[in-house]
Amino acid sequence: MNTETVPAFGGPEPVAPVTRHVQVVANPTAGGFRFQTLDRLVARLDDLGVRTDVRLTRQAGELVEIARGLSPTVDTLVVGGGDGSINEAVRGLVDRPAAPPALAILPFGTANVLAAELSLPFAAHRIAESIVARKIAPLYLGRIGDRPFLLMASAGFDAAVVHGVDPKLKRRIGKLAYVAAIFRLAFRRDRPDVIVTADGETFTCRIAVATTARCYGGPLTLTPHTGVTVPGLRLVTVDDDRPLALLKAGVMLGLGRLARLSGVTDRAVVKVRFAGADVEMQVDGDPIAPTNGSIEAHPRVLSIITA
Ligand SMILES: Nc1ncnc2c1ncn2[C@@H]1O[C@H](COP(=O)(O)OP(=O)(O)OP(=O)(O)O)[C@@H](O)[C@H]1O
Repeated sequence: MNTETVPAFGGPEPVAPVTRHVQVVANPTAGGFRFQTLDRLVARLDDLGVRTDVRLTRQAGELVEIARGLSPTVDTLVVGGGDGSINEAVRGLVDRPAAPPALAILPFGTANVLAAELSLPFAAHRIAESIVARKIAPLYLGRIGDRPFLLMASAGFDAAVVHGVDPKLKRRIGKLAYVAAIFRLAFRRDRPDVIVTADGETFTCRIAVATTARCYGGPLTLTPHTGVTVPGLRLVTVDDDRPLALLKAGVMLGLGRLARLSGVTDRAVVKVRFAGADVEMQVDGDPIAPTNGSIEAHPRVLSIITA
């Protein structure tokens, strides 16, 4: 890592040392959502003597407000959902003037990159036990403009795929909906270049990903040089998004060696901007409107419960 360009990062804000009051908020529309898993989590937390309140979201965006307005007696927010739901919780938590509660994950969702990255358990009783054991790690975030993100912001082909996924198909066949979108879009050559400005240097590429995370699309390794519990933002760029190049990139992602491909760069960055006429962008797996807002590490560091 180029330490010269890495700024100093603060540590996580202090959280309660003991789990006493848990608020669970679950997204019933997340891929793989099961009431039974939720019930098992609550039952095990009850056995362990923890006060647990449960809410289901009713619409997109609600978790931002719930996380922002949590009672100060809540020491742990458990998000039942995928990366999109966790992203919403994070956006609310960083907005709280007081120190936020610890975050824990009941992994549902289609890809759940955060769960893969942290090797989180999926069994409800183990999650409950980890919430009580309270092994805390820092959760470093990024932001694009004033929008916080959990994992990454990207532009170019992979963002076009996120925009192109059919939500109904995603609910029916999960990750395969992304594969369908990749095949549909890989042969189109009408996408614009991404113009990247990274710490003052400007260049073009076809895919640009500014990431706080190591994983991508589930357990694939985008970069071995960072992770959500490690400070520092990385920029991964890909120069070629023709079908054969994408195939090679997919294989190298699987092997954790993407940066060994020619035309791929992976560097530490402090401040990045993406631009380009009609360039598509995504944040944590959800499409966003194009913005040339600066992408950088978020000044607030949350606390996440790990196994
Ligand atoms: N009750 C709800 N109805 C409709 N949409 C919701 C509701 N609650 C949350 N959402 C939205 O659903 C989006 C996707 O949810 P989530 O990330 O949990 O599941 P997923 O898309 O299956 O998983 P992943 O993000 O890991 O692919 C979230 O970004 C959130 O805005």
